[in-house]
Amino acid sequence: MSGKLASEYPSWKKLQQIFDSEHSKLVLKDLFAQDPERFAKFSREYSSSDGPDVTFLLDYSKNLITQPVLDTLFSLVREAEVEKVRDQMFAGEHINTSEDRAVLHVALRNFNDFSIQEEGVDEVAGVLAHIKEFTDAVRSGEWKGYTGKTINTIVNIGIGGSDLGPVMVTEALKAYAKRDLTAHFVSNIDGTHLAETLRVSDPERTLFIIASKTFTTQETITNAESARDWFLASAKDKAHVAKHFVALSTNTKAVTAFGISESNILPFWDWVGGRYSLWSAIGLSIALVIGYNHFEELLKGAHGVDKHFKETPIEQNLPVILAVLGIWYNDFYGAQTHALLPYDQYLHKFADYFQQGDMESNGKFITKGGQRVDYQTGPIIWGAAGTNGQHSFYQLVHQGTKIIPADFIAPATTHNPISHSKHHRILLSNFFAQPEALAFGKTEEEVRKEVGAGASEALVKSKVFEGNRPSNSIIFPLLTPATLGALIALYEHKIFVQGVVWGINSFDQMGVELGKVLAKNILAQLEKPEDVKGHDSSTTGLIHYYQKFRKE
Ligand SMILES: O=P(O)(O)OC[C@H]1O[C@@H](O)[C@H](O)[C@@H](O)[C@@H]1O
Repeated sequence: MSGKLASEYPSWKKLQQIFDSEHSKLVLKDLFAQDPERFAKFSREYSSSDGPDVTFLLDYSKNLITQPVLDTLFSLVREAEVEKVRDQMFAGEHINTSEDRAVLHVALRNFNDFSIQEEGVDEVAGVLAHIKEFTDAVRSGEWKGYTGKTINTIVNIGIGGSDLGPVMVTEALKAYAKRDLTAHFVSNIDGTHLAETLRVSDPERTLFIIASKTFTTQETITNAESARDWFLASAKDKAHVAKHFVALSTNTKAVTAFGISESNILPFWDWVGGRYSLWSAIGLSIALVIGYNHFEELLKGAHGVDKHFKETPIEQNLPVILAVLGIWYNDFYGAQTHALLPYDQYLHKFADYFQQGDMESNGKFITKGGQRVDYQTGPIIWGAAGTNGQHSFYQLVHQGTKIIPADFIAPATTHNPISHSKHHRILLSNFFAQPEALAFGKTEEEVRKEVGAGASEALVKSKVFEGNRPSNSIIFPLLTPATLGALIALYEHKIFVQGVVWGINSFDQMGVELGKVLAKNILAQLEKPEDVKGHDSSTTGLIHYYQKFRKE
């Protein structure tokens, strides 16, 4: 049952036994040598069943698994009733128990396929139509600023889920972007972020998109107020705000109080989690940059994976496969992190995006039933675009003392085939080589042959790659909007499956609250040393030190 401790499931205990007795025998070199069919057995191609064409290959053969390990992991998924909870999610049941909310990002990209009963679901199509109408008007130049000029700059002001998705996707789909429309994303409360953006923006031609589910987030509201002040310093008349400010929010009341008219609000619903919201009105900046039709393709690509996730048996279900492999390393091998390594410059924000997606979802020590877990939950997600990482942190991935499961992700072809795709071939050669090097390494014997007889023992040892480091590889024909949608949905559902197995609520984020409350209290004490009260000596000392330099 969901909410139970994962360690209580019989399969968890069995996995521990298998790990204890077998893991020293799980050597990739041997596993591949023993079974010429290993790649065929442990790789799967996904093809969308309808909607835009999406295909990708997931190769998970370079993992420290055998069929019995995988079968036991699948049994764990069954014991945790992942399929039941999945169906509850798709049915609109309130699986976000702490907040008593449905979890329905799948409803935002549904296109009438699944029948979902929840308030607001029937409004999704209307909001999409509004996004289309608005983006068409801005992109065509029909929407004019207060002096009659067209919009050439959009500034999305939002943070967390109201920022990272739009940032990641607009970067990833730059090949589809309208090049004469510049998009900026301001998230940080640090005034530098807004100031540097405004410095290159023209108030007559800039559209501000205030993106905040709650419309109470301190960073976003403060940035929005300062942006409005900057705008009014030129426009003077408050009536002009209507041409330059739109809001994406579930909190209509707070938006109108801010001074944005109701007609400029694109709403969404409490069943859209912030980190799952790029598919909602929060995606407006994406639609503005790549055009509504491409935005819809992104949604449809995700919907295809939703169908796959909902309808495919566990053993062939790609999000489930990724999830159980992660559990194997996280909970039995003691891996602390998981690296996302896209070999595509356009995907350079992919890991940043899933830092929130995964870590805010599954970074929890209390089960839905209120028990403290006695195992590890969500991993630390990190990564960077290849090949840059190879010249910085890969040293540790190859020869460090930690096990770092990694996903290598790449498009077979590029939007930028410069020099007859020479760059892309070099990029892909690295995409193929790195997982190979990680898995198979280089033995002492091989090193000795290479360095010759005179080399010191220390030098020989330092050149050995132990190998046996696991990875997945995902390859697809081209990074299209639909393919990106599918990839994001793949990881969203992976996170879902892991959360259900671990018995936690992947859809609240109580852990971000304490710091906010303390900061509010401290903000009121920053002026004078005598105001600083109620803290430990370290915090007091730091604030006092700051106060020596404080300026208005
Ligand atoms: O969209 P909002 O309400 O401004 O919230 C932004 C972010 O605020 C953070 O506090 C939450 O941890 C995130 O989940 C959320 O995405």
